[in-house]
Amino acid sequence: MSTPALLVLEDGRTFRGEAYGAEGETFGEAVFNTGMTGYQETLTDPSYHRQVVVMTAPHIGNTGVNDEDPESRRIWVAGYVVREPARIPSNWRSRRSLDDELRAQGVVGISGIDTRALTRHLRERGAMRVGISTVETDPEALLAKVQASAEMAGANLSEAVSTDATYVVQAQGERRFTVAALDLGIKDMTPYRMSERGIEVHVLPATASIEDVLAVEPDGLFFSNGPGDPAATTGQVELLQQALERGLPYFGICFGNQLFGRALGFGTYKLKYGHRGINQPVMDLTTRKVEVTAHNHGFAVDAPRDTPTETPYGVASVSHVCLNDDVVEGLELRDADGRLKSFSVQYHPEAAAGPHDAAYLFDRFVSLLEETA
Ligand SMILES: NC(=O)CC[C@H](N)C(=O)O
Repeated sequence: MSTPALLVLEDGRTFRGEAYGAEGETFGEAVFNTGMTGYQETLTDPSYHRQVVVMTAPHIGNTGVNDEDPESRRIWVAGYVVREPARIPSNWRSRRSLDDELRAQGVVGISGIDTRALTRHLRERGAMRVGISTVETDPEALLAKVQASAEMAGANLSEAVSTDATYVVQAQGERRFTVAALDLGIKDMTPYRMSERGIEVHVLPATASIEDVLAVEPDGLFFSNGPGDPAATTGQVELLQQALERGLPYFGICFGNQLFGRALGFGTYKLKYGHRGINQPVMDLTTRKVEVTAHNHGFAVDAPRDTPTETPYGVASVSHVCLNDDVVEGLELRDADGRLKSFSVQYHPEAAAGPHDAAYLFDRFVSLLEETA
């Protein structure tokens, strides 16, 4: 016997379905992900902390849950919305069903939802707060709780997801460089991609100071992806400015791109419904090449696309844009002679999950470290 579950959006739109995963009640920002594959990587991406993820792919859980694909130590989504869960997971790596895994980790979900209607609603009205409950059966009562729940705008969430203590990911083969990586919600594949290229990665807590960074004697600094509103972050922006003042080469991904933007003096803003999926077209404005990329962001940097900006650290410009909607997808900083000093992207070159078109960005980081060594 399945347990009925209720989903109520902040504007009152209500959907009824069945419990999927844990029973109970949960709240968060409703966002949709269009990836046809990679649900394990999505669920364990710390950037989804406090978000309820709606999967547009209609059939979820087909390949079960394995022990190799998680991107962090736990599932981070605040809730999970699917149309039809796989009844029989089947894959040679599968260890258990997704339903069991969600239940084991206490993640409240809902199935049997018309996810196409829900996604169209979010696309038209924008991302908004949502509640899912198996205990509250009255939509009005759940709506009141949704309206009293926390907003994503203004949320500072880095410390909630960051590592407590520094750890090191060893370089594979000969160590060529050392990088200090600030964990704002880092995915495991990111230091792995660096380690593959001979980088020893020291992953530091979100609260690290410039002294902590310098103690690692790094050749470069990296800021990871992560949850929350970049405009609500001040400490890490100051840390980045102190590093840029010292001429430390910097590479940032996603939240790390937004904080780079802020460190350079640009603003950030909330997108209507964000980019979450694994087939977003992005153009590298330097090479004019288009890459198909993995995205997970609800905020973006507000920077002029065609004119470079003088900053105290060098000349900043937009390096990549999304071809769907012209959103800034990358930034770079050059010295007066046009040499690259630092750069960042709004999307996911670590490609977990997603296509590997953007893997060259890790090579670009290595070249930058070589040139500044
Ligand atoms: N994946 C990320 O780093 C997300 C960054 C930020 N929290 C956003 O939603 O835009």
